[in-house]
Amino acid sequence: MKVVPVQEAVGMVLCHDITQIIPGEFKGRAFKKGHIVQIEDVPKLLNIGKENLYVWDMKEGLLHENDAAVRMARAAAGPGISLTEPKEGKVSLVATRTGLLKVNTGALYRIAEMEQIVFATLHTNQIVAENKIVAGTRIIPLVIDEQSVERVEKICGGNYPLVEVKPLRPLKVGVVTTGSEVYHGRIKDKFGPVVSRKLEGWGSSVLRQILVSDSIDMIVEAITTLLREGAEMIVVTGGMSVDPDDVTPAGIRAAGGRIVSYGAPTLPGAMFMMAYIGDIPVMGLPGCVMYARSSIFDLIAPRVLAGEEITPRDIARLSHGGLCVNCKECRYPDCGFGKGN
Ligand SMILES: Nc1nc2c(c(=O)[nH]1)N[C@H]1C(S)=C(S)[C@@H](COP(=O)(O)OP(=O)(O)OC[C@H]3O[C@@H](n4cnc5c(N)ncnc54)[C@H](O)[C@@H]3O)O[C@H]1N2
Ligand code: MOO
Repeated sequence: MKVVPVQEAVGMVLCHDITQIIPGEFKGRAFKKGHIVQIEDVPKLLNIGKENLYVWDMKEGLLHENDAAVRMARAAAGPGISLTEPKEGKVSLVATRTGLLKVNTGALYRIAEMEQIVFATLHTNQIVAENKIVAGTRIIPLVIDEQSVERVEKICGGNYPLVEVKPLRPLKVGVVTTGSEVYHGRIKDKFGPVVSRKLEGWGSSVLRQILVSDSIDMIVEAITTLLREGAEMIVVTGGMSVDPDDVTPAGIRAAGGRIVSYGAPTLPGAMFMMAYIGDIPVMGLPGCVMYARSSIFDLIAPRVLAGEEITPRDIARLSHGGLCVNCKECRYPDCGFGKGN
């Protein structure tokens, strides 16, 4: 790469895209990398403020910004990701399906510690819609030592995939709704509609909802019935905290639940329970899930639907970022809630 005055660049090959910005009218690529400068381009280039240009004079072992970005993006992209064309040195990673975004943050941080390399992503473990841009990568200078890109490729290879979008399985979910006030018809159930609306939004459905009173035996019987009927996931609503009538955790245990965690370091969602009966995930949902627009249910259920087994470490990792600030207008998932990984 060498610098030549615009007037002398006619017939030479541009080695980067040239951006033009006309406020309120246009921002974009006026000339493409690889373009051969024409005599009629000269006044336009001068109007954009380019008196000198970088033109190709490539040495062995150096990579142009576009080629470097393509190689890094290819190395990082896993299932559910497509790549854009390089533009002004950047390649974007795009979700090819709606699903759960997974970013290998340990490997990402190693790449981020390298000089001259940029790899930026959305937070891991959130649902992203098809066609959403989930990450972007570029180098800082116009050309880079090929070895740096090889190092990125090596980190990505050893931690593949750096970025992926996992599909959500459509599960048949059994719902047990506890509470004598609901069971006896004193108040109308408000938990069922919230849970089924969220599940349907994620592509799953409610197999059946069974209302029970605050009774361990009734909870056990309802869970057993739903399992027999083919429930692939169970949620038990209410009765999760400290009142004498809060028997849901005991009910889940008595139904054979292997407890991963009772309690989650999120607010709202503190009284959440994660358990498994065999390999069927069972969640105890505290009252907040019914009224908070986003809660622990939105953090954990998508991961379960993506086929992940939830561990105590996964729950503990929610603590940093686990405090919902209760915005007037909830923007979740475009906020920090549950994203401290
Ligand atoms: N002293 C303490 N108070 C509270 C604690 C605590 O640890 N110590 N925990 C708080 C947390 S966190 C939550 S969340 C809430 C309630 O948790 P629960 O899951 O036990 O909820 P319930 O007691 O069953 O119900 C609370 C409230 O919501 C109504 N409800 C319950 N289910 C339904 C339904 N299906 N449809 C309509 N309404 C329902 C219920 O009637 C109660 O009014 O506790 C905090 N307090
Ligand atoms: O389990 Mo509760 O209110 O934290 O949300």
